[in-house]
Amino acid sequence: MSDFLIAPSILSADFARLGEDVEKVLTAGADVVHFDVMDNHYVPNLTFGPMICDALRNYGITAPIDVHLMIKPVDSLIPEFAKAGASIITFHPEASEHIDRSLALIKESGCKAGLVFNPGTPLHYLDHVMDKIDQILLMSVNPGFGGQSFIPHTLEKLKEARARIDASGREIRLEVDGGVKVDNIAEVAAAGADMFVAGSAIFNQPDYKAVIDAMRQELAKVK
Ligand SMILES: O=C(CO)[C@H](O)[C@H](O)COP(=O)(O)O
Ligand SMILES: [Fe+2]
Repeated sequence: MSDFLIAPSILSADFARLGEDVEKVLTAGADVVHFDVMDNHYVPNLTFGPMICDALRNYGITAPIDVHLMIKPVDSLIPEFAKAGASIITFHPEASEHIDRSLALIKESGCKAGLVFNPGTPLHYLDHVMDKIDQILLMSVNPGFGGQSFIPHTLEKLKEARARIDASGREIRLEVDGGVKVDNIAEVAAAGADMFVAGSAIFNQPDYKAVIDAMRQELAKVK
């Protein structure tokens, strides 16, 4: 599982034409749809819920949908997102009262499961659940908004997370989210990431394919 995945964050997409815009970015070469769920409680912003995920599926989007839950509490929306067509569901461990239970709920709902770490959240939440996760998502900005700058300390944390994955012997994706762009994606990959969320870097440009191709060219230098 060494291939690199590019996951545009629809936080920066055109909400008035969401289906079309998501289709456009997938046609431009994206692998996964990153779906940022914010509740104006766990993070100071409000986005969208399971109905929009369902609407994308009904529109005909078949690519994996990577649901990043920035909500508290976590559990009640997990079955709703699974029913709405989520492929992967990740949550912030400090937002769940019972991490193991939330992970089990995601798996029972038929989705892949992962934990998300804010820049200041320690990786020790992984200690007893490495056998229950499919993905680790490291935030390289504080959560809540697109268009922020990549926090450089994330590179060290990515190396630590990659060492934990290698030691586990399991196939676990290492995703990075926040401030990823053509200029830094190679450095981020070299630190151990294999899945890259990019919102503003892609959706704020007129030619999505040009950005995604440029990202893949940078990634090819790392392999
Ligand atoms: O989870 C998020 C914010 O909380 C977004 O996925 C992230 O910020 C992506 O946007 P950008 O690439 O513009 O930084
Ligand atoms: Fe995100």
